[in-house]
Amino acid sequence: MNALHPDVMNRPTTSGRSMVEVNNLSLIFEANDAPVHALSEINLTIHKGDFVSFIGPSGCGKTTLLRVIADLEQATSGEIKVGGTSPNDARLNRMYGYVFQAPALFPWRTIRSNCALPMEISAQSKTHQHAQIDKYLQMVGLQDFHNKFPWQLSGGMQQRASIARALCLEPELLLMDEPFGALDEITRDHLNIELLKIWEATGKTLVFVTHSIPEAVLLSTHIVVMSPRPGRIVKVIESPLPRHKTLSLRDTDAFHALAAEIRQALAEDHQLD
Ligand SMILES: Nc1ncnc2c1ncn2[C@@H]1O[C@H](COP(=O)(O)OP(=O)(O)OP(=O)(O)O)[C@@H](O)[C@H]1O
Repeated sequence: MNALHPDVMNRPTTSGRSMVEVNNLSLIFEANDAPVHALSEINLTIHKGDFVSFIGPSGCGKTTLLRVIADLEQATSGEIKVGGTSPNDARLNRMYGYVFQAPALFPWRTIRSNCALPMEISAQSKTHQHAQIDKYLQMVGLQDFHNKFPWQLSGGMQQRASIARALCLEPELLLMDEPFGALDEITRDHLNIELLKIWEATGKTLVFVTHSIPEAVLLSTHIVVMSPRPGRIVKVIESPLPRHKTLSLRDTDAFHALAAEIRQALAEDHQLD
């Protein structure tokens, strides 16, 4: 039998298909000059195992919505459930992992030691920590770099390490805020495919913020198109593409058609064209 850590065993069971359920949610930031309607009347269901991307122009509330799911921001009104419970309980039960735009690794810790940190905080055994780190560094292809320091790795490798760190706690849900936004296109392509492999291998639910239409099309089962002032959802598009994807899919008519549908949804609302 698998020796599960008590933290994992005590998690509320996430029954049903829904991983994130948002109903009529609004969030207003009280700023000095005027309040900012960052999110307005958001309704969204994210099912277990889905790969959902938030896309939209700067300031439309993508990060804010991700942070509400993560319990890092509080809604002004409306309801949200994460894994059938409140975002606060989901956070306390370590139901999600969060990957930021910048890798946010401690420079004085090795890659292994950075990955260990969340497990040290939750007092997991050293044996368990090492097994998890080995498993996920292997999955992101960094097994030979575990004793390096972050500054000895490229930006893409650092981001892979931060993904491994997030996975070490075995979260059911992975929240990623433009994790590859700062990387060159070739590295981004490579990491997109790596992320798809991890998603397929682990069956986790992924919520991913991006500015890139091709990235959203390549990765997602569902694309949530958002619009600013106030931040709201314009359209949720279910991808007709297969769940198993390769880069060659980008040359297909189906890929271009989906990209055009997203572009149109963005343009209809903002007259970007
Ligand atoms: N802590 C805060 N206080 C006041 N306003 C905020 C705060 N955080 C975000 N905002 C505002 O809320 C709106 C949504 O911001 P958010 O960062 O969620 O947008 P975004 O779509 O993620 O943008 P980007 O693509 O540029 O990262 C913006 O107008 C932003 O200025």
